[in-house]
Amino acid sequence: MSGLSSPPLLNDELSKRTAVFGLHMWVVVGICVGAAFVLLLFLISLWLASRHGPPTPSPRPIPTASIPIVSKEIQEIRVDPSFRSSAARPLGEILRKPLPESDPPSSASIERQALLTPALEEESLIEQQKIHIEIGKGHRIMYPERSGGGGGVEGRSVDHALIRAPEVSHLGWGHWYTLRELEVATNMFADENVIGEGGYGIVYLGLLQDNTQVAVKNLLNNRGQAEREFTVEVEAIGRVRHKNLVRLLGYCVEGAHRILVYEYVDNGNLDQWLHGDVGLCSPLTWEIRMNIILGTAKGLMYLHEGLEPKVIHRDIKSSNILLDKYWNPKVSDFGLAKLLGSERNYVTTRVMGTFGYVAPEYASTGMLNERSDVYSFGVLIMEIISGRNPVDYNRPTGEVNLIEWIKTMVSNRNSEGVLDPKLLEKPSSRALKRALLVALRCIDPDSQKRPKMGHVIHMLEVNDFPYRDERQANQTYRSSPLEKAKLLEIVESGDSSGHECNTNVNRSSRWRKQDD
Ligand SMILES: Nc1ncnc2c1ncn2[C@@H]1O[C@H](COP(=O)(O)OP(=O)(O)OP(=O)(O)O)[C@@H](O)[C@H]1O
Repeated sequence: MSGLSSPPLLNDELSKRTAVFGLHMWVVVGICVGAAFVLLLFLISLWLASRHGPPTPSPRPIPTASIPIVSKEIQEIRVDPSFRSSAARPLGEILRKPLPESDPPSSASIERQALLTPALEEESLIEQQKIHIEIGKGHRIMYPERSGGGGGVEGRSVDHALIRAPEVSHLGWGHWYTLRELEVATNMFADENVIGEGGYGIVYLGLLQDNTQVAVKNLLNNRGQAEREFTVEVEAIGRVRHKNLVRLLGYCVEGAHRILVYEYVDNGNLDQWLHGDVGLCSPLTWEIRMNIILGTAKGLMYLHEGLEPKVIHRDIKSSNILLDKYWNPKVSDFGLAKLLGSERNYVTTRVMGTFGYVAPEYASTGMLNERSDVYSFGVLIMEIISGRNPVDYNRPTGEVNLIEWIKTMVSNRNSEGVLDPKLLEKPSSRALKRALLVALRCIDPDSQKRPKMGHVIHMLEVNDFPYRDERQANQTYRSSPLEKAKLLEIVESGDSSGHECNTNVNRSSRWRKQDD
């Protein structure tokens, strides 16, 4: 036993009294060990708490909105015209949109991939000219219901101390956001923050540190996209400023992440308001609709005629027209096709567009210029006037194709019959015919005969003065034979005055290259 007991010297030391309240040494040592143990326990509990995240930040408000939800099916149609691969063509001649092939696949992309699987099995098919036509989108628009203090998103683990202030990018434009900043802004890209999903990626509502709301688009097609190239392209697009174009505020390039940050436009998109459940009566009056058409035209004119090199949107459609709370239109997604088309490693000859909006020459040859945008814009006008989708298989045979139906209605002298039944107040016959005329001119099968956007604006703005002096109005607007024929078609269909398409307004004085 004595072998196990403490040596006498140590015993002596421990039983000595110390200067601390005359306590024995062993008592003091005991207290120290106990205190160290308690401290250790405290540190462990702190560490555990930090692993579960700092106190939950207050929930981020997501605006509740009665924006109608539109849900459509995705359908992919491939055609195979004997056309040479666009890979050999210069960038910009064809603006390509690669397949969403990289991670993470969205529901839309999974669906699309499934439809494409047989094609992907054959490598040679990649050399074929394909047309990817989508019938609408399986939009996932989630506006959470208001709950208690405003509803919103559950807080996630965020650490504001770690966030750097946004860097001004090296080319002097916009912000170069860090991934961390955007994670914080979107609550770690939470499902609750998703405001939409398109062919390019998922869009999240974000709240920046300075309380600015932004739309954060997490791009799907990141594969092979060189950082420098991406940056240069984004910066080029980011310089574009116009009140009718959604502003790109900045971007994030980190690892495989390619993220775009846009101004947030708070009133949904035109597709939702035209085709969503708005009840029997649409809030979009005729005046609002005309303002949307005019604003969209101005945004497009700026892209086509106010920039060098010009930008072709390539996917004008109602879901790409965002609306603010005053119903001002803002065209979104411009330049994205070019941006993503710059991915040279990815050989694709895929011509993208949305079914019903694609100009015939673009669909058949893949050749793209601004006149294809004009065609899509013409279809958009028809959609806005009628409240109908460009292609709607739920309608009777003669009405499936919006363009054909409108042409038939006009030639049957029933222009009024094309009006959206949800319009409470009908426009004047003159105003309706003017809008229809512009639309019909824009969808001319001969792309060369389509008006430029500047001319479209001119024709639309004449509408502002429908009751101008009769003498002035009688001075016939000079038109091509085709235009005259169309004009006749429309004018003959009811209004006896026949002045709808006359104007002597000095075009050049009414043209504005850009608004902002
Ligand atoms: N800047 C923004 N502000 C508010 N909402 C936006 C913004 N950008 C996009 N959205 C919403 O997110 C949805 C998806 O946008 P996105 O541009 O990715 O897809 P899309 O235009 O519907 O389809 P695609 O890009 O394939 O043509 C849009 O319909 C729109 O409602």
